[in-house]
Amino acid sequence: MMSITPKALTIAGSDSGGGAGIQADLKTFQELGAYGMSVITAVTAQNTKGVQNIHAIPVEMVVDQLKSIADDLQPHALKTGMLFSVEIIEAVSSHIREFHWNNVVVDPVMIAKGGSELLRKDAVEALKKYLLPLADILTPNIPEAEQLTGRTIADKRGREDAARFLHDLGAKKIVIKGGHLPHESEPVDLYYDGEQMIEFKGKRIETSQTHGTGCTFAAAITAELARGKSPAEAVQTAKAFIQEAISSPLHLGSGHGPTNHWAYRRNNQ
Ligand SMILES: Nc1ncnc2c1ncn2[C@@H]1O[C@H](COP(=O)(O)OP(=O)(O)OP(=O)(O)O)[C@@H](O)[C@H]1O
Ligand SMILES: Cc1ncc(CO)c(N)n1
Repeated sequence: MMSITPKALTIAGSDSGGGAGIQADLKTFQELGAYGMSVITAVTAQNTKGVQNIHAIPVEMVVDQLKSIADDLQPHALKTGMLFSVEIIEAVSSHIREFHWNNVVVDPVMIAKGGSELLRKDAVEALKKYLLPLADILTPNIPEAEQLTGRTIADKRGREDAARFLHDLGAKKIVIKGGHLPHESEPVDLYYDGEQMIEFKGKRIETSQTHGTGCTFAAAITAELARGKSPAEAVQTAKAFIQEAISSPLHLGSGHGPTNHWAYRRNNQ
């Protein structure tokens, strides 16, 4: 019998430097055995030093890419990353709904490591209103969770309250990533499915080579969902994948270097 090839879709921005965005997502899909597809929402001129320029793709072209995929290649799971504007968020959300796509991972990308705006400030409300209720798994980092909830998160309790708040807004499952709490020696990613809270702990690596960690983590979850894994299993594998990717840096570029997308498969074959 012919086995089914898992198909994973990323709806995100292009990072010319290859460490984040579409490029990180496709590399991660490939490493985890999913066939990767992409809908590009914006092109960034970017490297490890920062974002030099952003060009948003016209919304009609974003919609045409979505339709091309829906017409021929239904994804088993998808993730959203950099969506940039209200118009793109509205178009992406309405088409995900129209096509009845599920296993939707929403990475609410807002600001790049160097401080560049990857989501316009006026688009945060649209993200909350249109996209968040479609999220099977929402993966904010701490500053993104603070923006979405309007609350400051300083500790475990703050993280748990934020997870509950985001669940009330409609996200079915939430992972609040702990990379941005540098005082924690074990970066904890808190998973909440509306009933139980699970802490996924890693070992903090002292490094500047963390460009694209969030994209890679969400892409790994998406690939695992496409392969039929449960959300909690998918998050567990994604945590192992990103831990290994951060642990074996490639030392490329002079700024925040990319993670190593090969490391997980090399170490787990
Ligand atoms: N220094 C580190 N050592 C170990 N794990 C880390 C480190 N930094 C981040 N992580 C892990 O990487 C994953 C991504 O978390 P992070 O908070 O960095 O996402 P992000 O801020 O969205 O990334 P990005 O900068 O790409 O947007 C999480 O699982 C987090 O725990
Ligand atoms: C295109 C793109 N998406 C996401 C991020 C966040 O890491 C980035 N730096 N660039």
